[in-house]
Amino acid sequence: MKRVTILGSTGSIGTQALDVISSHPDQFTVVGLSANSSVSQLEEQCRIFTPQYACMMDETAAKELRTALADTDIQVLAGMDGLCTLAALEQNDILLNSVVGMVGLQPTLTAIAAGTTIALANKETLVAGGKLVTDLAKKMGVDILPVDSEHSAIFQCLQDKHSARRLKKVVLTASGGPFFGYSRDMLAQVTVKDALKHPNWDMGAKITIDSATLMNKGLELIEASWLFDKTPDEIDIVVHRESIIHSLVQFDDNSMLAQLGVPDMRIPIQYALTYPDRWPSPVKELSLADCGSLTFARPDIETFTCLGICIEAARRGGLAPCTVSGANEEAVALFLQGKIGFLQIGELARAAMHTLPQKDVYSLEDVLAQDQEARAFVRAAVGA
Ligand SMILES: NC(=O)C1=CN([C@@H]2O[C@H](COP(=O)(O)OP(=O)(O)OC[C@H]3O[C@@H](n4cnc5c(N)ncnc54)[C@H](OP(=O)(O)O)[C@@H]3O)[C@@H](O)[C@H]2O)C=CC1
Ligand SMILES: CC(=O)[C@@H](O)[C@H](O)COP(=O)(O)O
Ligand SMILES: [Mn+2]
Repeated sequence: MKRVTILGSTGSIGTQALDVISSHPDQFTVVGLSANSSVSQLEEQCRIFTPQYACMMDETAAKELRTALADTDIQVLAGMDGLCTLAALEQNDILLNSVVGMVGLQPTLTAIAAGTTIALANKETLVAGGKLVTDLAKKMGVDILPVDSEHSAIFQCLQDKHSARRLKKVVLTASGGPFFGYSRDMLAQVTVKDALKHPNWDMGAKITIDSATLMNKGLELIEASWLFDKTPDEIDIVVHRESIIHSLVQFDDNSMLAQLGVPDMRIPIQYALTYPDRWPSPVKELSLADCGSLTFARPDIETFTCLGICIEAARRGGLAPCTVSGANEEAVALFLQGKIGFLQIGELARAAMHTLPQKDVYSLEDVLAQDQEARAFVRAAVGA
């Protein structure tokens, strides 16, 4: 029986993880669940999965959940302290971190410090604080199991340890998002509703906007650089509209391996939860004959500037990726509120990286402070 805590259980990844767990009721038990403010959804999950602990990030929501679950033994915690308590529980065999945004960093570090294996969906954690996370994981001998589909694909391609020593490059596939082929003039006109229509994946709002700007692929390049110890020049991006090949690796002899499957996050989620084993899956089989053809193209980095911004941030290192990620989080929130246009997201992220002072070597406090600076920079730039 594997004991799992899920941070962000009410989101896209969290609910799919609970679906995976429901498919294997005899093999998993849920220790803790968390959400930001979705009280009734978390209450429902608690009644089905009966964890020992629940946590609401929002304090008022935590009070409401405590009242709602008063007839149960479930202990309801609140805020960042509550998230970190869940992350540090000694009952956890594995922590799935599927909260969205920089808020995931402290729970990730807390779980690693407690020696707990992490299934990591929260990519902002590695973008903002990659060195802190990977250094601590090495020191503690803790596995970080990637959940992001591209990184899970690469991880799956590296299971032959002899070949893994000869990894030359990783190749991230990108769907190209809903605006593939658009010009800058066309991008200037797109609406929030247009940007929320991902061609292949059903995901939370923030990552869906990131996919539309190609910021997601840039964040994934930085995430991959930490997970697989590669420089930005050793990471290629190829547009693959069908999202069937989830990513590839290239070895020293130029042989390449790829991982394929239907675009359904329950495959990488389950692989992280069952690693190194592979269990039967509720996900349907991939039929290559039904796919017909698979296509590949170079990303248009001139039009989709966010990808280039992340490559520059990765090359600069230090706090530059944290600055870009924090500025992007704030800009995406403003875009979703209708306060800025689509193209301003990249402009603000670039301006934050070029304007704010950076540090090459950083502590957790530096990362948290830089993230706040980047957000404040964006708000001030647009008068929000
Ligand atoms: N969705 C996907 O297919 C993929 C997602 N990822 C990554 O996984 C992470 C989660 O994405 P996704 O599931 O789409 O996101 P969602 O927005 O669907 O879900 C986010 C979850 O985090 C909770 N949450 C939101 N804000 C906070 C906060 N401030 N503090 C604590 N908890 C919070 C939400 O609670 P509430 O419901 O109360 O708001 C919800 O449970 C992201 O980092 C994303 O980039 C990576 C690959 C694929
Ligand atoms: C499912 C997943 O991992 C997402 O990060 C997905 O990759 C988004 O697709 P694109 O960023 O390639 O559009
Ligand atoms: Mn991805």
